[in-house]
Amino acid sequence: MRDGDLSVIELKGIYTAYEGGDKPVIKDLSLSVGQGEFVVIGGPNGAGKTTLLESINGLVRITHGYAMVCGLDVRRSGNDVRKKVGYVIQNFYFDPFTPFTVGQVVMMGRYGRLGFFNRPSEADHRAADKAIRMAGIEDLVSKPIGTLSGGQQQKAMIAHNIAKEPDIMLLDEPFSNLDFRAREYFQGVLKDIVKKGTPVVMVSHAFDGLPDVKVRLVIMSEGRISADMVCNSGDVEGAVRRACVVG
Ligand SMILES: Nc1ncnc2c1ncn2[C@@H]1O[C@H](COP(=O)(O)OP(=O)(O)OP(=O)(O)O)[C@@H](O)[C@H]1O
Repeated sequence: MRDGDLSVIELKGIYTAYEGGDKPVIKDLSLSVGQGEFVVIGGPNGAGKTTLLESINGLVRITHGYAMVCGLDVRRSGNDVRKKVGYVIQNFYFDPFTPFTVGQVVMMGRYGRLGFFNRPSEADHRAADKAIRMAGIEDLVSKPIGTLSGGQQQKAMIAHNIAKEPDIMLLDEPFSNLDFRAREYFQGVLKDIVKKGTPVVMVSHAFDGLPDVKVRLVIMSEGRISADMVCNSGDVEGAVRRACVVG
């Protein structure tokens, strides 16, 4: 933990393994992230970037080490951690017959706070409506989620996670399906999230959609962190290239 900085993510010497996997994917990794940090995780394919997000979120087994997220021990309290963490995943697919509208999917972002069987309060409706406006999907609210395009579904999942009002936002290639205008628009949305103090940890190979904030760039290689630096958003692509060539 850095001086004067209350870490929201504190990983020390963690190893993680997938079920049935014979070797750890993440090896002896330590990382601490504080309020309001915007962290970009870069590195080659297969380096363990998605696995790191899943470790933070308690979705992959941490076999050794210390992992505290939002003040909770991830190894014991994965379900509670996931209620506090927003996670926009890399690959998702909604079947065309998925029986939920976009509005319902966004409201599901509130269920961690609300409980599955309670009716949404006015505050829940306000949070969902705000997320829908922030994601710019007002016109899609009553459409079945499975009938939308990939980019529209991605916007709906971003709204779902904004509605959650998470303590941390994890993003795995969140803009991969978005068009040029939508990427520009979401730069502003991300900046707002960071300015509010919510730490963002984003895995990406494309750096044209980064908000204009200080970026902490973490490079992964073979399950370990090989570089950790602070740079301007416009310098991230060059820094990743250099770090990956040197690494
Ligand atoms: N569900 C899984 N079961 C077993 N092994 C997995 C699983 N998911 C990923 N792996 C392995 O973990 C390693 C790291 O994968 P991961 O998806 O974390 O890499 P990444 O850095 O996000 O890659 P990319 O840039 O290609 O998305 C790879 O060797 C991969 O084969």
